[in-house]
Amino acid sequence: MTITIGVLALQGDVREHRAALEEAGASTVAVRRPSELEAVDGLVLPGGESTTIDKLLRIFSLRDLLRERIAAGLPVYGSCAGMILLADRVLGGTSDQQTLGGLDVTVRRNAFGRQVDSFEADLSFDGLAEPVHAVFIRAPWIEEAGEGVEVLARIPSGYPAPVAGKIVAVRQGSLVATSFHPEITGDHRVHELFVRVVREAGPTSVKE
Ligand SMILES: NC(=O)CC[C@H](N)C(=O)O
Repeated sequence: MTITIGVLALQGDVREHRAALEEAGASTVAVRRPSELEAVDGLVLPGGESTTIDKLLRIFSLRDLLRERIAAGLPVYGSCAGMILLADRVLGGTSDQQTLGGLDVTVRRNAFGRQVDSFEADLSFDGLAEPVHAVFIRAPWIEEAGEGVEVLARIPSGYPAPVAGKIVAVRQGSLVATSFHPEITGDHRVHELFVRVVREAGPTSVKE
């Protein structure tokens, strides 16, 4: 079954995500136009600045269509700013910041604070045999997750409070989100997980 996964290409490290998805066996396409969004079976929302991506989604007339497609079951993987965009609730956002929503979580933007603003950690990740080396860049964490949300990874217990134990990777149906950036480490297991999610969902493109 041929599936095509789009990478939202308004801001962020689009090339790295496409490379990781292709290594994981998917065909990929950059998404900037509504017609491109209609033609994908899954979508990656890369990191960047969630406030900027929110504005660009409206300028590029992608926001309403993307919300509709998420509500209709489009598989989406959001990394960092992408996680913020998928969240139903945001703490620490700007007053006019909107999200796409779909993921029943409350995220806190720029949650780790100045001391550990950007850092790396080895995380055990549900379903993966070996830990994931996670790179966090002004990352959000998940402060609260609804009942239908599967927690895939947390900050290990060795970190000081309140960082220890914070949720940094989740799945809810066809939505996957991580606080960190697996696309830059050369470890494609998170992208492989998302490719499996897209394959399980089957072709969902609006157009033939
Ligand atoms: N690396 C990232 O994607 C950073 C996210 C950014 N701090 C935001 O709030 O949108």
